[in-house]
Amino acid sequence: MTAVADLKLAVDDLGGPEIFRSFQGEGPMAGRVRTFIRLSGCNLHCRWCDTPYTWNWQGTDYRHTDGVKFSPAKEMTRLDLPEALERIIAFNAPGVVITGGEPLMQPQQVLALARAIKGTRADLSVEIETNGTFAPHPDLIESADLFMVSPKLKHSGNDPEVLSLGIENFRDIENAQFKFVAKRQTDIIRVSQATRGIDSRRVWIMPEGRNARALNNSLRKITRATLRRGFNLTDRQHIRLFGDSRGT
Ligand SMILES: Nc1nc2[nH]cc(C(=O)O)c2c(=O)[nH]1
Ligand code: SF4
Ligand SMILES: [Mg+2]
Repeated sequence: MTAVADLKLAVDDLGGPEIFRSFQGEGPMAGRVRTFIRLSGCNLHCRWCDTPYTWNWQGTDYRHTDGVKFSPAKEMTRLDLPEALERIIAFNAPGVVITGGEPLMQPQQVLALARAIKGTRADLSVEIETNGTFAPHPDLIESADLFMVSPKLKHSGNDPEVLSLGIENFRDIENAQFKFVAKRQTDIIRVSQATRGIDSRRVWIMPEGRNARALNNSLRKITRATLRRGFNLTDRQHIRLFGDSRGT
């Protein structure tokens, strides 16, 4: 058997790998206690991303509202699978959220991790946050309980095709739901066009914002249109509870 490569993780405020226990702040599992593991690296470059320290490296010309560049040597760390698993299990939450960055940039590592979690504690829910641009391996679809897919609209600053790519890669996967970051009414119209044929019960609208004021401002603009179209609405609870900080 070939050994699985180390996981590349983001770094928390104390300089350690960003694995933490919090309430799921977004989507269908909001309010539930989860252990989060944040992987480093992303293939997209959203202007309003709340984790630019996973991808906005020095020497790149990606544009982000913060205007801050990060050093991969400082912001990326490695853990082997047994060590990552041990830390995750020790937090003793009923579920695990694998997030990033874009976790599916490390497909073998994520598959091995999901299998290891289920092999150790079959009762734990394994949930994966992804931008949808990488189709998941069939074995990962088996191992994961939920894919929370967040295809990006134009205001993210990415190529427009990442929206349909994210939807098409996960449309036929039963345990996938979609979460769209929205900041204005027209975003909801765009989502309803792009998700045609998908049950609206699988679609979540989430306000853009990295503080309560920005969230409220987005919510004011999107709530009624979301209700009219029959989509679910989710807040970003952790931002209100803890602010925009690492390890929360
Ligand atoms: N509490 C909490 N909930 C979250 N849901 C998705 C998150 C993410 O960063 O992907 C996240 C996060 O960073 N914190
Ligand atoms: S896809 Fe997610 S992690 Fe990547 S830049 Fe966009 S918001 Fe950030
Ligand atoms: Mg986050």
